[in-house]
Amino acid sequence: MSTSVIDSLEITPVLLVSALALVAGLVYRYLTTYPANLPPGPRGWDCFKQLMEACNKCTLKEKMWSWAEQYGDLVFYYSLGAPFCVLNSAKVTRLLLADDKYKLLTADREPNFFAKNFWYNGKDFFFTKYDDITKRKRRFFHKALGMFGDGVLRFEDVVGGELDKFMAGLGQKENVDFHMDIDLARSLIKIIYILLIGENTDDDTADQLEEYDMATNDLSNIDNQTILTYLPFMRHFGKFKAMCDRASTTRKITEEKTFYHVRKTYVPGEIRGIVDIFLQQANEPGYEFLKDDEHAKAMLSNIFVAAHTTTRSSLLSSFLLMCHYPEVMRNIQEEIDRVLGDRQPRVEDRKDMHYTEAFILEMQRYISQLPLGFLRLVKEDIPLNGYVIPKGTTLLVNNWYFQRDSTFFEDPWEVKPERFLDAKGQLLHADHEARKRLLTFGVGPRFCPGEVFARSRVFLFLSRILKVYDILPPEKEGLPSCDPRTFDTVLILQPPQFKCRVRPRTNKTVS
Ligand code: HEM
Repeated sequence: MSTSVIDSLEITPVLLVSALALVAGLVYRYLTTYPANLPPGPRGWDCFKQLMEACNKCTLKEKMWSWAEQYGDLVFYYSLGAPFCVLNSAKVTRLLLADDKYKLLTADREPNFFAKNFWYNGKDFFFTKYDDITKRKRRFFHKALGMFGDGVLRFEDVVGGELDKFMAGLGQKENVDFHMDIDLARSLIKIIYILLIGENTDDDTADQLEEYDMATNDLSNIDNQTILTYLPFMRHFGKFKAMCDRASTTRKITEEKTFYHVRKTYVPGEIRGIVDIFLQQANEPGYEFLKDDEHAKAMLSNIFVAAHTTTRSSLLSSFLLMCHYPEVMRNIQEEIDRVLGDRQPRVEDRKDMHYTEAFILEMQRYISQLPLGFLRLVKEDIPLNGYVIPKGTTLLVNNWYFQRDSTFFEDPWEVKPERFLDAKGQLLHADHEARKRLLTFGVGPRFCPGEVFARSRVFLFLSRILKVYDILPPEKEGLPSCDPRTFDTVLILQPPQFKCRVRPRTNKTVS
């Protein structure tokens, strides 16, 4: 069967059944009494058609960009009868998600198609209401991360050990074109594996876990979820079937490696890693829900995906940017030489390495890894700016749009770490307007619990590698663009596969 026939098989049922569902959705909508003064946005058939076309082509974030320009800070629309509101400025996002007046009205999420079918119907801790169980999960995950993750000594020990191996691997590849992503992904996965399980693993297992992360990242992107949430039967057709089958097979392997394998050898009282903390915590009052294996399995999958795909994207994007912006690389290297001299970087060096930290902020602004991705649910009608956002509305945070607001960020499609430095070269304070406009890790009661872990890991990898090597474009083939508009649309944006070269530095400045 030709590709075009397969493609048309995917679109035809989508449009046909979607049209029926739209009619049902509209009837439902007119039978339901929503407040009259909704925020502006597209309505009716035109909205439906634009949305379905965008989701089918995976260009939802581009569509949201054009609606933001047309309608302003709040854009409200219905997707098959379900209400959505897109937040198009950091100010309105902070107000709704973090201000005392609203934050508990917008702290819920609910399982979408992906979470219902692959994360045990919301037993993870992303796609959940902000209820007592979620609060407990967040609390003990913070505690576990403190002991095994960003507890600084253990963290540096684990990351440092894997970095030694990674650097030795780079040493074998000096001055030749190679794909950085395979070795980097293995290294990052092994770090998470050690912290969770308490032992290291082999390359095959790391590759299998990476395959699960990539399958999840593909299936759970918002464009696919919009279609699958409202038209779940589509999972049996075309690309959706292939994505669901891949996620299902790889999940089985992941659960075996990260949960059943650990439980078999668990000895009460002996804590090897975060999974053992989960197993132990199940005996504490208030945590009985953890006796249901599905909670632990869903949370582990959640952590693996949240921790890996995001950091993989940050580091690969950073290396691609080094190839495109050699002057930024030289500035980071100059700082490394000046601050570190001959010693290796430590987490505490972050506070003295202002340019490197500014680069990491800028890379995250420029890539905007999780466009539209926070997903919150409105608990009660919220009156705002003369409008009402109705109860049951899903909020989408359009950081893809507002982190590139050209009225504030000059040349938003250029990488300029200086945006986050003051006149003396010091990192801008977290309260500075430029930083308040960045919402990389979310905001409010559901902000990312892995932020410190993520920032420290990116810092250590970047500074350790750039201390020794220049990262250069490949010699024998072209380098892809670093513009995130050219990246594939998955939940957490990843740069395309690319080759680069590492060359031992010759330009070290004396400390
Ligand atoms: C560059 C790296 C990362 C980025 C950009 C990122 C971004 C985010 C964002 C935007 C959210 C939603 C926040 C909100 O709704 O306000 C989130 C939630 C979450 N992240 Fe991260 N994250 C990163 C790394 C990590 C790491 C390393 C971990 C674990 C060690 C992690 C675990 C989680 C979890 C468990 C949630 C769900 C929290 C909840 O719903 O209550 N993330 N992350």
